[in-house]
Amino acid sequence: MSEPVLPVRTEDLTVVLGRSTVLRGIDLTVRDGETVALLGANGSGKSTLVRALVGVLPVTRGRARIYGRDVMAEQRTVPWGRVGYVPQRVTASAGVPATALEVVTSGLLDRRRLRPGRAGRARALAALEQVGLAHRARDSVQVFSGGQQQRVLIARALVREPDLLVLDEPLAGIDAASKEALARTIAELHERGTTVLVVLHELGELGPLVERAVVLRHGRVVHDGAPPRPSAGHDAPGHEHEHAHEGAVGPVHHAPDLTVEL
Ligand SMILES: Nc1ncnc2c1ncn2[C@@H]1O[C@H](COP(=O)(O)OP(=O)(O)OP(=O)(O)O)[C@@H](O)[C@H]1O
Repeated sequence: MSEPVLPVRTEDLTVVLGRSTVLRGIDLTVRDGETVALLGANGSGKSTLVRALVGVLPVTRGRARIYGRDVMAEQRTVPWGRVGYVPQRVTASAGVPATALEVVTSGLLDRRRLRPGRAGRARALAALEQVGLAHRARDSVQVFSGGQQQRVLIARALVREPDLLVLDEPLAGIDAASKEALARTIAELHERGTTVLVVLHELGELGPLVERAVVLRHGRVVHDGAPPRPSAGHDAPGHEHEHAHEGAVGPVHHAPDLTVEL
């Protein structure tokens, strides 16, 4: 029987940058329709992992495959027709005067066609609707907040209707309204069956949507399974203040608390 073609599969993925080994033998599988968070402290290798996956960084050893295609540096083999990627810390405007609709429509440009046409505009508007910004389509992105710019870039990644969406720290430094809008977008994508791999510092607003968390430390996977319990949950109403060291017996009802280990 042939192996299923998975959205993401890495085997022994090792990335050396300069003199440091940043990723050390990562085995990661993301299945169709999953929403997976990649967690870990600063410098643990999260961005390096997704950048290697989308062919921005070279793989030193091992393999990285997206939908069965071996990914190589310079993005040559990434199946971009099926993948949407939003990198970390970029703004939609970059000093260029463009409307939200123009930025999103640019996601449809490819080498063969210079103008996306009327159907492209409709798709761009639909993508802006998905991130809750259709009403701002004709506004210049230069006047948008950081969170709104992030949502425009996510719409730009969504306009091709990707099967796999890879987001690197989409919540970092954005306003509360944009965080909530982003959580709604991801919930809708999940319902449609889109696979989502999202790099996060902490689960935050996306906590309820994440089915699986992969935690990196010093370039290795140290947890792959149920999302770590947010430490704030400790104070939440209904939290059972029972701990093994207090003599409580019976099964542990929550995922292991990994927050201190990130
Ligand atoms: N081009 C490079 N050359 C050398 N080292 C690098 C390079 N890029 C990243 N690193 C190092 O690799 C390690 C992992 O970086 P990476 O950005 O993947 O971490 P991260 O988990 O995404 O952290 P953050 O949450 O801060 O973005 C860091 O120690 C970083 O300094």
